[in-house]
Parts: sequence; structure tokens; C-alpha cells
Amino acid sequence: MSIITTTNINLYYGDKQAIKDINMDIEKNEITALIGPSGCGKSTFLRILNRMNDTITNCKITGEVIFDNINIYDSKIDPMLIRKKIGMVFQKPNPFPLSIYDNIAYAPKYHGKKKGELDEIVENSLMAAALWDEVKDRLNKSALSLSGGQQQRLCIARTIALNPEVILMDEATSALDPISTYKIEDLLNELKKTYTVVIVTHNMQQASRIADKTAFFLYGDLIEYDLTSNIFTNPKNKETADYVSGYFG
Ligand SMILES: Nc1ncnc2c1ncn2[C@@H]1O[C@H](COP(=O)(O)OP(=O)(O)OP(=O)(O)O)[C@@H](O)[C@H]1O
Repeated sequence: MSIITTTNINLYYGDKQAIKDINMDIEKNEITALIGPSGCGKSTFLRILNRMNDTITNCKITGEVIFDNINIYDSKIDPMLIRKKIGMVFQKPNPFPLSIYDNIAYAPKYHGKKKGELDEIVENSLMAAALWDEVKDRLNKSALSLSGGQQQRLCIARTIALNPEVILMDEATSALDPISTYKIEDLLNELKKTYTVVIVTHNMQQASRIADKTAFFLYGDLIEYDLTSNIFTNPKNKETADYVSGYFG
């Protein structure tokens, strides 16, 4: 069952078209990977899915993104609400310069949660992000004292704390060492039981290890979108075949 459907999505930065007429169904409780050479529009497309491009001046989007039976680009929709339901984790871990506890509690507190509820949200979110055991005895210490991999799991926990349905990750392991990367890949395999995950990655092994479906982008076009095993072992398109076998990119 699909959770997000994009219909004829185009995006322009000023005169330059960065995303070209993309129709794509993102399946619920799966990991979808977006791959393609630098500048092909992966991050732009990811940001379309939770209205993150809204903040960019001179950026125009046409088409529809249907999530939970609504078009998230409808003028009546509050983008903040969309970003709560469709959370995002960025390339570089970006914890707030606050305690571990406050990093998680910050947004739920803003949304009106009280102390008892916050304790529960903090514990559950850290457990879900596979970080609880490592930090439960130092929740009041600065988040900046954590390693890069722990900080990234904290950022995932911070997203989970808002009870999203979808988690978008833009090259979220590219700044991490291999062990931290594997931990996050393991974590994503757990998280997809509850959430839907969409990742942008330059790491083809990563896409083939964890993604159920993979989408190959080139110059703003969606060239091929299929089961990950087909994309990597039996692509239909020559450009996909060239890219996954390392001929360009
Ligand atoms: N804020 C912006 N203003 C103008 N052009 C932009 C902006 N962001 C991206 N672009 C352009 O849009 C195109 C797609 O960029 P995007 O970052 O989505 O590609 P990408 O595939 O994610 O690249 P990378 O793998 O290098 O991160 C590129 O040509 C880029 O220069």
C-alpha cells in the first residue's frame, strides 16, 4: 500500500527545472532509496515530500503530493503539520546545543506535552533509535558530548518523538564511520516496521543492503524505479545499468 503518491511533480529554481514530471508511489513500511549522480535532484525530490523546499526563495512547484489522502501542497495545509508527520534527518548530525533529554523533549514540549509524558516520550524515542542503553545514565549531559553516530541516532530519536509516519533521510550516514553506519542501517530495518523510510544515498551498497525499492534519478528525471534487486541486478534502462555498475556518476 502506498503512503505517498507524487503526481506530475515539477520543481523550478528560478528558470532552472530541477525536477521533471515525477510520478512515484512510496510504499508504506518500506525503505525506499533515491540514487543518482550529484546534482540529479535527489535531495530536491526528498524535500518535496515534506514541503522543506517552501523556505527556498524563487522555488516553484507544480503537481501533487498525496499523503493520507490529502494534497500536501493544498493552500489550506499547514506545512509545519506536514513536517511533523513526515520528519527529516540531515546529512550532518545537528543536535541542539542542549542536554540529550532536552533535544528529544524540545518539540513535544512546544506541542503542549507535560513533564510525565515528556519522560515517557524521551525514553521511548531513545529506545526506538537504539540509543537508550548508551545514554540513559547521562540524559542531562550535553548532546554535543556524544559521538557522531550517537548524535545521528539522537536526531532520529528527535524525529521519532513527534510520532511521524514517514522519516526522510538525506545522506544521513555519509558523515559516519562504517560501524556507526551499520548501526543506523540495522536501526532502519527495525524502524520500517513502524514507519516508512525514504533515504537519499550515494552509497550503492547501502541502497542494495537495506532498500526495498530504489529510484534512479538523472538530470531531474526519474529514470527507473523498481525493486532494489531489479535495479542492481537486472535494470531495464541502460543509464541505470551504467550508473549502478559505476560507469558514470
Ligand atoms: N536552493 C537552490 N537554488 C538553486 N538551485 C538549486 C538549489 N538547490 C539545488 N539546486 C540545483 O538543483 C539541482 C539538483 O540539486 P540536488 O541538491 O537536489 O541534487 P542531488 O542529486 O541531491 O545532489 P547531491 O548528490 O550532490 O547532493 C542541482 O543542479 C542544484 O545545483
